[in-house]
Amino acid sequence: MSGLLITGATLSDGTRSDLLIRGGVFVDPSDGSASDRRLDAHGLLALPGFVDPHTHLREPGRTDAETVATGTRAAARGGFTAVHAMANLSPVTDTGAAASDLMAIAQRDSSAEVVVVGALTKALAGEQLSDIDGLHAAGVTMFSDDGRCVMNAQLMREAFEKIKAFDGVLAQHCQDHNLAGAEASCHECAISARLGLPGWPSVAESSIIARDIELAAYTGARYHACHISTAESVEVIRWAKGRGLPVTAEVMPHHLLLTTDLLASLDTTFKVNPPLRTDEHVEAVRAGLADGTIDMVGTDHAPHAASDKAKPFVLAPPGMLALEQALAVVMETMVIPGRLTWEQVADRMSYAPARLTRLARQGRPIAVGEPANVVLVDPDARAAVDREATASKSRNNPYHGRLLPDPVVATVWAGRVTFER
Ligand SMILES: NC(=O)N[C@@H](CC(=O)O)C(=O)O
Ligand SMILES: [Zn+2]
Ligand SMILES: [Zn+2]
Repeated sequence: MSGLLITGATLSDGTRSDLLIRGGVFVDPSDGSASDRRLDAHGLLALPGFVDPHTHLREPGRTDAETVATGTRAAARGGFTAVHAMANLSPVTDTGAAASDLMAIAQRDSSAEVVVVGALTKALAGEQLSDIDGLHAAGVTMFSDDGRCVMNAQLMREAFEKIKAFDGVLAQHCQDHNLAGAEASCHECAISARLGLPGWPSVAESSIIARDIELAAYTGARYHACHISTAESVEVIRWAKGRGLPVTAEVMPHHLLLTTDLLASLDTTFKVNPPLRTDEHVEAVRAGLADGTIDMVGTDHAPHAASDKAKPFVLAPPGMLALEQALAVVMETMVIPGRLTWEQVADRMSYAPARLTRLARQGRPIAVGEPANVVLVDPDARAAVDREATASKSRNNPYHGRLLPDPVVATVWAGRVTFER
């Protein structure tokens, strides 16, 4: 059987190694033969394939904005070998049948493993629990109404109790809908006041996380705080971890780099939920990611059609592309300033998110016998981001024109090259 021989790669611990892949796993590199395909990785780092805990693929429902095929190709271009597909699709992934349909699409047409996330409530309406048992029977272990917060604490309690029985995890879009109204468009601060945009106050996020932590403590079930973006949220998560609770959190690249002042142009590309915040919040989430209070990086890759983003600011849908520049932003904000080592990048972008849903074939070290998921990284390349150079169907890229690292050279998922520059 011919395989793939990656020569001269440097691993995250700094050691140099050839990697031989056969049948989707790493095998002893000294067994290479002339028929193996060769990939020269001298000067490149080899990291375990990234796992995105939070992706919006838009299929079924809005295949004009993204599909499983295009979204996972964007994932591969970003070094990801698995994505968790959020349930805010049309139809919503709130039944076992809907989950199975999405899994079948991914089986046909995917450049990365697609882990299906089930809705927590029917139609994301926040009123009745979804068919959690049916979803679980279809293989779903993570539940979220992402896009909307589950405001009803009693429903949350029932959901926690149900998912605890099978070691599931409940992922919350943490945002009090009463504190942050339907038209919220900007972090509540001097800039939102000046622009006349309805605000998303930071307390709308941290207060929900605090409530949910109490419910997780009371029920003993696993809780994951999606896209945390404020200093107060980091403090609340730190407090939960100090209590030894089964609580995890993620931060998105845009909350590590971008700030509210970008909204002065009223360019809807920069409208996202939760919103871009101010410098002190950015510093707090960077510090939280560095010290492990925030367990992982997610992307919240949220493609939107140009016609939707062309609406007036308050009416335009929130969300930005994120998969392809995720590592670039983590490097710019965390690795280059010396706040994360490459080993910690492997943890925050691969091991930790794979543990969230107990993935067997992701988030594993690069070693003989392990599944061959690997991303080859050039730590020195830089380039201006071009929103047209994308696998996504959408163009709402907030980094367009910005000079950033350009690290991903190749991605291998289960032994198959899914991206090569
Ligand atoms: N993040 C966003 O601004 N938008 C997401 C929904 C979400 O993650 O809450 C989307 O689906 O477009
Ligand atoms: Zn969300
Ligand atoms: Zn989301």
